[in-house]
Amino acid sequence: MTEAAPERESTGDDALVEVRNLRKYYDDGGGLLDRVLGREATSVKAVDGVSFDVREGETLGLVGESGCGKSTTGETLLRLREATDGTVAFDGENVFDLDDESMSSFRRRAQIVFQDPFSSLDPRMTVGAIVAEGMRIHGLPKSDPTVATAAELTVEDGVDRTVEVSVADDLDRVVEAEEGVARVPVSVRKREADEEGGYEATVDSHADLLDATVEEREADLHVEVTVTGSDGAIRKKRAGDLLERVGLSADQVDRYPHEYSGGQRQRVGIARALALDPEFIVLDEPVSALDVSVQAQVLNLLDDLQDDFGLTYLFIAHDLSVVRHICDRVAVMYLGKVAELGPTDQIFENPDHPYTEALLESVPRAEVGEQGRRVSTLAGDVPSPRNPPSGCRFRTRCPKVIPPEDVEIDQDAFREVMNLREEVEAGNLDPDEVRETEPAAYRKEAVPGIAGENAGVVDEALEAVADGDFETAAETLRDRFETVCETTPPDDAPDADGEVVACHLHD
Ligand SMILES: Nc1ncnc2c1ncn2[C@@H]1O[C@H](COP(=O)(O)OP(=O)(O)OP(=O)(O)O)[C@@H](O)[C@H]1O
Repeated sequence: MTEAAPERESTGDDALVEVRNLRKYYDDGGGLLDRVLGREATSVKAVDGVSFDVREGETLGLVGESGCGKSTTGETLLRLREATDGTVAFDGENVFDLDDESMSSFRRRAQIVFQDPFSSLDPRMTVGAIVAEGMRIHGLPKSDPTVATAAELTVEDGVDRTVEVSVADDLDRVVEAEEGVARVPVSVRKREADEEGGYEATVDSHADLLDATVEEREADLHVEVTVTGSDGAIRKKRAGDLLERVGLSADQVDRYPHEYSGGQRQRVGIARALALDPEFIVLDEPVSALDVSVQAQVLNLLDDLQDDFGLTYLFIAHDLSVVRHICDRVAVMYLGKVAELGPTDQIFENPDHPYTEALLESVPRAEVGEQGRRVSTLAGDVPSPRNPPSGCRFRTRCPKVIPPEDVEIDQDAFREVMNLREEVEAGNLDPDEVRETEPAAYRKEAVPGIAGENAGVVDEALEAVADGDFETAAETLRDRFETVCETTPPDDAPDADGEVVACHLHD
């Protein structure tokens, strides 16, 4: 196991979700190269010790390049994947240590909306069934619908009346009652054919859910109106209500996902997440698969729903421009770790971590005045999460990697030296090429910005490369150019304000 962030207390009483040192390693039998070389399999360190809170009622953004572990973090903290290490507390209770009953409650209270609205909805189920499925699994509604309502009134034979029906709390949405009372028209008719002079009653409103029974009591009639819809009918009605709430039509509960556009399907996915009245929703790239024109509508819907239902969101996105307008705070992830976490404005206007700066630089600017600006994209590829760099994970790409105190060197040149060191340590240079070019000439090409003693050390290392001795070359370079960024992991535990800047420049 790698470096562990020190345990810290919660960053405030208002934390709904507290993630501490969360790790998720995938032991998938190793990569292709491991197998070809017969090497021992190394696990993918998808999430490698992350700590943050999601505060009640806020939207916390989780951003970073593809593969940095955002989805794995979201899925592991919901216990959809088994964590390798760490804890997650939801409303004060450790999610990884819940008994069956508490787990069932957690499954209701914490939901997820997936990125791809095409693959996340079962094509064989109607949208009504998709939205209602969670209710069915959790045995909702809990109340017995046949005893949920009762109304008494005295009616005369053949008179149409409206009765007031009191409705149990959890059924009020079903019959659209106000303050638990629904007004339901009832028609009562004398059944002429009935030898016993019985009565029949029909209920006009919500006929699929309500029924009336009529019995004779002395000279009057006693009408009892009850909700008799099956649980399934009630769930279907609620599914219809939820579809309306997310901007679709309740009449469409019997349609199938393929009849909808991407944006509409994502609305179905959102309705499904809402069906169990959750408090917390992980939104995993909820608009990334949608047309730009539709993205804003879905983001606005999510915003409205948050206000209406008092929801807390963890909003996962690789696109920084999306999180800016919806998030209160943003956590920036890199290679399984949190690099920076802070209020959204601070992250966007005054980022402290070189990775955050680089990410922001690589966002295309919409503003006309900024369109001609040179966009400096992040140099190099993200290293493999099977074997992440020691110390600070971003050091292999960081434009601000810190030179040793006793070495005088220009920042850009130090970056070039570090790139050369990577190549030497990986054995990627061709000794023949270095020999033929001659080490000093090779150095001038690879690291043009150095001179004097620094140049002498690099030449010496390249001479060892020319002899095929990569080990000596690597050692020579390390002796002179070893940086704190590679020897010491930066502190990535949230501070008292819940903020993180995991960078030695910030120490
Ligand atoms: N089931 C799995 N088995 C092995 N490795 C996995 C598995 N799922 C994800 N990974 C790896 O874990 C790392 C993190 O993946 P994850 O999907 O969490 O990242 P992400 O930031 O959400 O990226 P994206 O935006 O592309 O989904 C990646 O290297 C990925 O290849």
